Amino acid sequence: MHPNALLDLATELLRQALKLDQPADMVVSNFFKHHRELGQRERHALAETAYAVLRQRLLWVHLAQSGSGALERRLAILAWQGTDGQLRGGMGPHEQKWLAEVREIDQATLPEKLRHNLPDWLANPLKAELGEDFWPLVAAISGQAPLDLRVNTQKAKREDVIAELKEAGIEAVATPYSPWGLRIQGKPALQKLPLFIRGDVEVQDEGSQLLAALVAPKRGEMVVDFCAGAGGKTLALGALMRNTGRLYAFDVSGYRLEGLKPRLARSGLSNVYPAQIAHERDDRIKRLTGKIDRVLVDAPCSGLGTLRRNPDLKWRQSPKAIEELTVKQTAILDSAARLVKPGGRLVYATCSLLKRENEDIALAFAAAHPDFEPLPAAAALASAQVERSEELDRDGMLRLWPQRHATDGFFAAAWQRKS
Ligand SMILES: C[S@@+](CC[C@H](N)C(=O)[O-])C[C@H]1O[C@@H](n2cnc3c(N)ncnc32)[C@H](O)[C@@H]1O
Repeated sequence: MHPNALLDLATELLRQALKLDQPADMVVSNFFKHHRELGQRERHALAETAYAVLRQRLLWVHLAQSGSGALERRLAILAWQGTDGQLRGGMGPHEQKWLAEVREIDQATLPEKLRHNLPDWLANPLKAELGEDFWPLVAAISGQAPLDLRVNTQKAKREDVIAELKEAGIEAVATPYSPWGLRIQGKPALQKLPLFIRGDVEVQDEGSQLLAALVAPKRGEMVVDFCAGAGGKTLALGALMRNTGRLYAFDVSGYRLEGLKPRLARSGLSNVYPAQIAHERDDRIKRLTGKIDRVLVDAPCSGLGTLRRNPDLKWRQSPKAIEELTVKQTAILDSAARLVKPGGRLVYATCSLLKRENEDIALAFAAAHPDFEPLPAAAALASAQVERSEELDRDGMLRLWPQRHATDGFFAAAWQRKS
């Protein structure tokens, strides 16, 4: 495709993505459905350009003010992620001159907001929470996430998967904390590899694997994944249970549970029982009251821990939406807790960076439920073969940060119900 046509398409994609009325990954995938003519490299250039604009939107919009023509075209030029040749070939002489001038600006001298590219309602609590670690977080979420895999221990061993990936020309290393994790730099296509089709691996961030480790279900137990979605954690839990016992995968979204089916088929697990529920107090749950060994509440949350993958969330979320989520999180945790049997384990988790959705919810739950005893995360993770688990624990709770642990941002608190 001619570079100018490619730049036009980038402009159009940005026009759609910057409406912020849909998740960016959905906008990008719909856009590509309408542009089947695009090759792999062109898709990569367009998608990464859109993500680069979303990551540093405040900076790019500020720098774009000096140019002329459609704003989205100027943004595409500034944040271009394809080759230099494509960019040079696509720009007119005025644009080339303008870009050279903008590149002379020392970004370190720009106001703070243009350097962190976060809305105030998000920057302020993160600064208060992190202090000096705020800027390393900004750096971490300005980049792309690596690709993490979880080895399905029902089917394969981590060393064998590393060797098979190597044969396919893909370098994978063991993740530092999760005993089943692999990390790959870049984004190689895995879907067609025999080891993926066989179900030996699943794509899953190391942080998400560690949540399953904190639940630590055993053979033959009754386990509930209360907010199972498309089952990322369900599959990890089912494998830890060695495909025995019963693992209920609940969710209010039938659409998301549908996404679990093909993954379940690949995984070889037969101990998983998916069920759509109407809400957290659905009658179908009540019959399990006091009967469950381990309950995971992977609560609906702002998702702000996944900003490396979903940079649009910082523009699409709002303080009001987060307040609404905290009400939901409290209600779901309350209902799910009723299922735990005496001596059983309850885990509350999110992929949010905000204390408001994390510690605040967990501490309020603990205060209202003296029959649930906090279970220190470091010790629980160490018993689940997690290395260096003390690095993951803050005040007895699991706290994962992109800048510290190279995972998405995750939180989890665990309790044991008194006998
Ligand atoms: C963080 S996502 C779950 C991700 C999933 N556990 C995974 O590992 O892939 C939260 C899920 O909670 C579900 N949800 C929202 N309200 C719920 C409720 N009242 N009861 C159960 N699930 C709910 C959402 O549909 C969503 O799939």
